[in-house]
Amino acid sequence: MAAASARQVNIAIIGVGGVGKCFLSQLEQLAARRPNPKLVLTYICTSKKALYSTDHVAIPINTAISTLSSSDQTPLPLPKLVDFLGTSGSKTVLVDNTSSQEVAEAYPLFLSRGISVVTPNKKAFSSSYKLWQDIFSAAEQSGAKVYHESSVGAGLPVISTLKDLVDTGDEVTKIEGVFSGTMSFLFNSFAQTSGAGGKWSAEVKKAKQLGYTEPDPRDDLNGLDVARKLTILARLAGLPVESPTSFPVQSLIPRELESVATGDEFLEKLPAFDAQMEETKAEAEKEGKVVRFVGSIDMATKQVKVGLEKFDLSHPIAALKGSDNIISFYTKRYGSNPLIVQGAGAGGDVTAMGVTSDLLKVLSQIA
Ligand SMILES: NC(=O)C1=CN([C@@H]2O[C@H](COP(=O)(O)OP(=O)(O)OC[C@H]3O[C@@H](n4cnc5c(N)ncnc54)[C@H](OP(=O)(O)O)[C@@H]3O)[C@@H](O)[C@H]2O)C=CC1
Ligand SMILES: N[C@@H](CC=O)C(=O)O
Ligand code: NA
Repeated sequence: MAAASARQVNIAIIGVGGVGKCFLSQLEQLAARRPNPKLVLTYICTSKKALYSTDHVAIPINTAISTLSSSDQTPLPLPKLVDFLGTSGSKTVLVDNTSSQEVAEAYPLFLSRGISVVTPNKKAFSSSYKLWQDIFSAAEQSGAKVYHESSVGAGLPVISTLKDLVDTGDEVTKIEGVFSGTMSFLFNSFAQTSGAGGKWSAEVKKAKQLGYTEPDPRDDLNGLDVARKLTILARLAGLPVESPTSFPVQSLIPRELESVATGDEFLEKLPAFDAQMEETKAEAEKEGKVVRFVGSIDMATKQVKVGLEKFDLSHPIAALKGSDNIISFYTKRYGSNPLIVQGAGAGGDVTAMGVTSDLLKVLSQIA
């Protein structure tokens, strides 16, 4: 076992895709900028490869990706990883940059062993309400920290804002807006306020190439990604929503493609259904409006919903650009003029920024 060090914090990273790569580069800058506490990368893995040593020797951050790609080590099963990290003798933070349900379900185990968690993964906080309770009670019991700012609105201060409103005693009455970077990008480019726009299926492919979509873009198009975000926000606001499928969610997956086997096959077949989305766009145009994919939580009626709505061209939601999210918090204190958070809601760098700032929050409390 390595010697305990009060000013050393070990970092373990699961997932080195679009977000994970950007996080690693931000971690490298952070470690260089702030020598205290010393940040030591002791474990990193994708779904197939891993890099670690039994005596927790530091993995150089700047070469971690190339070393990992030529490593012949395989990822530790999660309970073994908990043991490995829990016996290092140093405080440890797990950074989960996957969208894995299995990793998410292991958070209570990591937390109960004193390992803090920071993550953009929505699964843990938007699956069963029991998992949510298990996560926060494990953290409370062990004193380990858990932060997930990038699980809603990427790096935008959405979760921290909502927590501040609630913790200072304000009463949230309604939360509404555009919660998906992918959906925002798709509608902003496919149904522009000028009437112009590319083909729906081509825009979906672009959103994937830009790193906005979930690993499988169907998880965005079926509305579930937005439903997960609303589940998280509703729970934080005090509404114990059971799951992201316990309220109405509109899917944009053509019925004929509901059962295709893979995301790639789905993208291949999607162009044949472009006419369906053109029809939706034309219907809104007839009323002098544009169509956008939005969500809302009404605290009084306990209603949560996700789907398409039409907006006047002058509405702020119609005027969004790129992958921007816009989230309006209506509260007792703010009255009829909501507190609004707006900006890029997807993309590797902006998402990793939320993860890195969560890491800083954890470090300020544990190191
Ligand atoms: N992209 C964005 O703009 C945003 C993303 N997020 C969230 O960030 C997370 C990461 O997204 P993104 O980087 O785009 O996804 P990617 O698909 O680009 O990367 C996922 C990474 O996780 C690894 N991985 C998946 N499952 C496991 C597993 N069980 N064990 C170990 N490693 C695993 C993958 O490895 P392999 O390559 O071997 O499969 C890959 O390295 C997701 O939860 C997403 O919802 C949140 C906000 C915005
Ligand atoms: N796929 C998601 C990524 C961020 O949560 C989105 O498009 O918003
Ligand atoms: Na956020």
